[in-house]
Amino acid sequence: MIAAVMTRPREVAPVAPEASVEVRDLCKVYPTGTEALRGINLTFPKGQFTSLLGPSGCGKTTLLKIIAGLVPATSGEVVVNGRTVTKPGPERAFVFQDFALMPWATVLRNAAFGLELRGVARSEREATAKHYIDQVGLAGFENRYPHELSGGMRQRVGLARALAVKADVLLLDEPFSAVDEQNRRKFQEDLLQLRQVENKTLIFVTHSIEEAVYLSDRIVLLSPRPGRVSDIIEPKISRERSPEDIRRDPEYLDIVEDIWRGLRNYAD
Ligand SMILES: Nc1ncnc2c1ncn2[C@@H]1O[C@H](COP(=O)(O)OP(=O)(O)OP(=O)(O)O)[C@@H](O)[C@H]1O
Repeated sequence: MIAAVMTRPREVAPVAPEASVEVRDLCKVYPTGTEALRGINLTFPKGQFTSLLGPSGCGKTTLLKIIAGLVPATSGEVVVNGRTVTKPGPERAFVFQDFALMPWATVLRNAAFGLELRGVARSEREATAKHYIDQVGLAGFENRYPHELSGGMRQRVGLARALAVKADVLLLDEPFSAVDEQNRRKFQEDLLQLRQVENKTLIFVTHSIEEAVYLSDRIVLLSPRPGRVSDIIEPKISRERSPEDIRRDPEYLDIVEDIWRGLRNYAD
């Protein structure tokens, strides 16, 4: 059974006890004068998978980078586990579109890199990295280099690196954009499984409506630039069926169609 719940964006985001990330009255104007985001109020509950969806250039990546502490907000604030974000922190890990792997380093070193930056001793960081390399299905590839891997495998190294730092919040910027459809689907299943096992808060930027509906507890729809929250959709998907059955479910397809119609208005 799938049921979409459409809720209006809240004017002011209250501090919910289970909230992992709070975005309050966030605005971003780049020094070039481009107004990317205006008045964003959002709550990302702990352990939930939220997708950010919206027309090209509406500020999705900007919002993700502000939450990561990689880009400063012009006004407003981001609060993670009760603390205001001013810079990157250990409770947040960012998975870049191109996975940001070091070409001269092995899979093991790449996966352990976040821990290396934090000064974790070599044996400990390699043991942790190895655990997550296994978890993302790359056991046996520890000593390979990125150029010896497929796009899908490189993506897994990027994810293993993010998991190895044991951040509560994973920020994923279109992690599927550089891989083929087959790998994309496999990785989607892995992400859903990881979410169950690791209970992470995931914030996910995508261009794919189908992907957002398939993966998310909540979908935040942003308006065209300057990005504002235009809707929050909760596709309640029961996962006790095969991925194929879910994707064929008329209710799933209706949610996809509704979102598509909403976004198409913006394109027109
Ligand atoms: N460093 C920057 N300096 C100036 N303008 C920027 C910068 N980064 C992004 N922008 C602009 O801010 C707006 C929002 O960009 P952003 O990349 O956040 O959007 P997006 O929704 O992720 O886009 P897309 O869906 O195309 O990836 C765009 O107009 C973009 O050109």
